[in-house]
Amino acid sequence: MRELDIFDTTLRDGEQSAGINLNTAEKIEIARQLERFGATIIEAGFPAASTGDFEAVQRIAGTVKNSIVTGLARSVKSDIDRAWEALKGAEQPHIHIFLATSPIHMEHKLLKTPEQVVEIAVDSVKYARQFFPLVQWSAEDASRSDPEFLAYIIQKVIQAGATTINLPDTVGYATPSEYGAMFRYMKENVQGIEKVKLSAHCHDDLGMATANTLAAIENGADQIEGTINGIGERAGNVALEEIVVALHIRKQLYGINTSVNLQEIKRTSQLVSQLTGSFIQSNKAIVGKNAFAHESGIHQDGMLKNPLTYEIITPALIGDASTELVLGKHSGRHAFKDRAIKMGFELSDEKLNKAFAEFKKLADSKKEIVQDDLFILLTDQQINDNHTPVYELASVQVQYSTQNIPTATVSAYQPTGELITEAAIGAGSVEAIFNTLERIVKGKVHILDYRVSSVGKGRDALGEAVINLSYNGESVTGRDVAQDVLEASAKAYLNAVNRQLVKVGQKVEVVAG
Ligand SMILES: CC(=O)SCCNC(=O)CCNC(=O)[C@H](O)C(C)(C)COP(=O)(O)OP(=O)(O)OC[C@H]1O[C@@H](n2cnc3c(N)ncnc32)[C@H](O)[C@@H]1OP(=O)(O)O
Ligand SMILES: CC(C)C(=O)C(=O)O
Repeated sequence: MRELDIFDTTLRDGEQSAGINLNTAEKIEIARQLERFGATIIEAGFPAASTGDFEAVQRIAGTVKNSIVTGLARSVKSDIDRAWEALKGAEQPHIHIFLATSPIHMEHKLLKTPEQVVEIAVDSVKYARQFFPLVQWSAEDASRSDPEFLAYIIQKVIQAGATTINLPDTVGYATPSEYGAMFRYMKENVQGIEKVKLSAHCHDDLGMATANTLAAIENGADQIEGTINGIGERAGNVALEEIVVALHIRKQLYGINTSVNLQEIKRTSQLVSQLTGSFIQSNKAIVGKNAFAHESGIHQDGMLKNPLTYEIITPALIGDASTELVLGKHSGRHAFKDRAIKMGFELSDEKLNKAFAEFKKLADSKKEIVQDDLFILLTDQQINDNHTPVYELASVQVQYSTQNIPTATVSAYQPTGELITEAAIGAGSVEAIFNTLERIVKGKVHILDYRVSSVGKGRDALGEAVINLSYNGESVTGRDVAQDVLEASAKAYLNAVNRQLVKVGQKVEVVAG
């Protein structure tokens, strides 16, 4: 069996998705889950990009022990220095340096000749190797680069000390046969290639990221890069869950092992979706709501006679127990704590008590509490480590009839602790709530995107609202859940505003500290 390294870039390329903006606590939570998932390498961010990214990479490097933690850097000394500052405390410091090699990127973006690009690449790898034992070098836009030039520059960076070479299909342009051929060509034409790991990094612009990644594996890739749920720049990156399940189901064909624990897939996917606020389309392979739903008569007949007729993967394989009834309104603290521990949460007594109180509230209004409900509730407590004063919803009331203008009355605690009540009208109930909240938060708010969906199944399923808004010119996403979608919407709105306040608060703390 061949071993394949899994490089997760949910927190770097994944966070480059439009509308996604994670805070440090959320990134740490996702990194811990990626460690449980079994990622070989976690790309925690781009330390030189911002203070927030730097802090997140540094804290993840100090937290995660069973996966290698890396950070991205341009081929610039100051980026490499910043990455070293963030990563020097990691168990195995690893840096990921990139530089574009395609004619269009070299000429029109970097404004450099190919000779200059070779020199910059070699210098940056040599410089990084003074600090980092593990240096990955990526030829950005490799799939649109001249193969001979690519082979030449790769040979040079290997001589300079790179330990992994990554060949990204940056704009999702390659077809599987072309992408596979590029790996074969480098294996056959680059001296010293056997000394390094060869990595694939595919984007999904033409919907070919999974096929391309598998083609790279077929042609000798030692590592593949991707994100959970396939989030990422533009149409996203390859979805790691698709690759690892394909390799598992087609083990006979591929003969490949990875360190991934398939049982953690569902939970990882759910956590990333919840914290990033990015919905998973219902027909998404492996983790979509309908991925295991058999609807039509002929399929159901086949399933009843022998599930293998239509089922190649079972929900159990990926740790999906979302329909299991776990706890009810008569459950006590011990059972709740026991379940939280079994679900992998490590909460302080204070947070556990808060989660238990929320659980009791929910159990009063909801017949069945399913694993998905508990997961959301416990995650909310787990990531809540902010010390910046924020807004808190006290109550929301809406008057709606088909004949009158909807009116909302909302009470909320200000960051100062003062309770304030406002009312406003709107074209619909949600707009009335948002207009009222705009008065409460006293800032310029523009709603950029707003979605509601249900969590779990059944008519009493929780409602989840995700809102992307700009608050005083900064775009930020908030989400929250409640039994009622109007309450969830109000809470999601305040969650977005609060996230912006926390971000500013954190910046002030970092500058002051
Ligand atoms: C394919 C990818 O996913 S690459 C990763 C993309 N991720 C990001 O961009 C993360 C967020 N980015 C940022 O925060 C900012 O772009 C920063 C902090 C990195 C840089 O910001 P700024 O200094 O303001 O530069 P700006 O982003 O406008 O332009 C990029 C500059 O880097 C240069 N550059 C781009 N790639 C590289 C590279 N790999 N190595 C060296 N220089 C590079 C560009 O040519 C440009 O240089 P110029 O200013 O001399 O024209
Ligand atoms: C930085 C590189 C690896 C990248 O994200 C890309 O080329 O898509």
